[in-house]
Amino acid sequence: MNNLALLIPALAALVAVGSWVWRHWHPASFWYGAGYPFRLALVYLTWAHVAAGCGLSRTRRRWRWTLDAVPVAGSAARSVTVATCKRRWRRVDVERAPRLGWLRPTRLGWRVRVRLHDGQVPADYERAAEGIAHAWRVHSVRVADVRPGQITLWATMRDPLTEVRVNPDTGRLLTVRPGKLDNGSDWIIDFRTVPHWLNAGATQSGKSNLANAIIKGLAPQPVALVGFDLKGGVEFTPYAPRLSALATTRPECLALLGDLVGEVEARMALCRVHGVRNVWHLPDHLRPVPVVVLVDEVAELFLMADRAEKDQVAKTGTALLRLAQLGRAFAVHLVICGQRIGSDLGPGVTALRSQLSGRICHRVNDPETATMTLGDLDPAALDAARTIPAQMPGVCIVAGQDGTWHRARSVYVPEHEAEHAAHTYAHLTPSWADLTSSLPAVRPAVA
Ligand SMILES: Nc1ncnc2c1ncn2[C@@H]1O[C@H](COP(=O)(O)OP(=O)(O)OP(=O)(O)O)[C@@H](O)[C@H]1O
Repeated sequence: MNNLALLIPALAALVAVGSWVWRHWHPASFWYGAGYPFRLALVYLTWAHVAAGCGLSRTRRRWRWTLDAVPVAGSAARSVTVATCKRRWRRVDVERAPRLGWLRPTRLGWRVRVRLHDGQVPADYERAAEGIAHAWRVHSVRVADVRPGQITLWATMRDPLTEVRVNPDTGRLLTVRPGKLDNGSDWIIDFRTVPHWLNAGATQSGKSNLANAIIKGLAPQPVALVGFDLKGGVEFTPYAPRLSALATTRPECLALLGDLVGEVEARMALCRVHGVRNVWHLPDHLRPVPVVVLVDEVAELFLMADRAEKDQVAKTGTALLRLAQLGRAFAVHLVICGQRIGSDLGPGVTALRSQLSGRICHRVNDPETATMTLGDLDPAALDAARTIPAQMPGVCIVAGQDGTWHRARSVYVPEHEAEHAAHTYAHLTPSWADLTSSLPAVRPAVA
């Protein structure tokens, strides 16, 4: 007996130490070998309670073998009505949880299909997601992969955005990896799929860091980078060696926008001559270099000190809008950064915003900016944008043109790293003069 009393705690201690060592030595195998089976059992065993607690169960009439009621004795008996039914087989109301599919492990948690009850919609599960996350003791639960009558719940045990380590360079043309998504996979920006991006957020929310990551990712690629920086050039001047053109004053901006629109029109003419719809269908030797245009603090482009600037601002807006409308097919892409891009900036801004199909919303100061940036996306995305904490700069909500959204975080790319990349790949910078004179000139009347 004494030996047994010693043996059990000793064995428990051994298992605890062994698990701790295993977990620290090889977390992945610990998760698949021990953590996941434990969670699997827990989720299935508690699902009925969790679903009922989160309001996802439905009452159904079912045949059940009911037990006799327990007689109540003493003073309580006076106030309690005791049902004196006999044990028998009869129809009673029972709570039915939605049916769970197979719990599939992921690197950071699991995903599981749920069959919706009649009358339920995915939004019911989005509302319940926080409650389910608390019940499952995980960092977050997201509704993903909606199909008729089914959804997938994606549970993440810890926030993968606490520490982000990726290399922005993907080695694929016009594709960068600026950070991580909340499901643990890489966040990929592919300009050929989503040609133009809006990068919005309050001051110190991480917009410039994301621009640095994009520059670092694009610098080794055969693309031309162009900068617009009306904050006196302080943001983009350090990357000048890798920029084919940089405009830092309003007249420079107008001239450069004129060149860009001219370049797009020249590419358009080239495609017309060769009977193709976009530059990607041209033969390799004729295909022009893709251009990625980065605009820092877009509001500066639209601000006017006096009436004399009104005309310039209108021309700037028109040129940007034309680039956004036509650029996609002709490999001219926009990344527009700013604290907000609303109709208050001037006419044409709303039209410009609607052309920017990729949306990135960092921490914002007011709910309107989140709505403005993300549009009429899922309300859960807007809530997620509003709750980005200030102590996690770089965290953002990313929405592509297919309506899906993710919480993401850019990898930390300090200025000196982006600057180093700009110097290292300076030899890949096409000169602006060569770039714009390589095609037949069709200059527009923008400037
Ligand atoms: N992904 C990130 N990981 C860690 N720190 C970050 C990240 N992104 C930004 N930061 C930190 O947050 C600070 C603000 O970032 P950043 O300058 O990019 O913000 P911003 O939105 O461009 O601000 P502003 O509008 O004032 O220029 C930086 O000093 C940087 O150190």
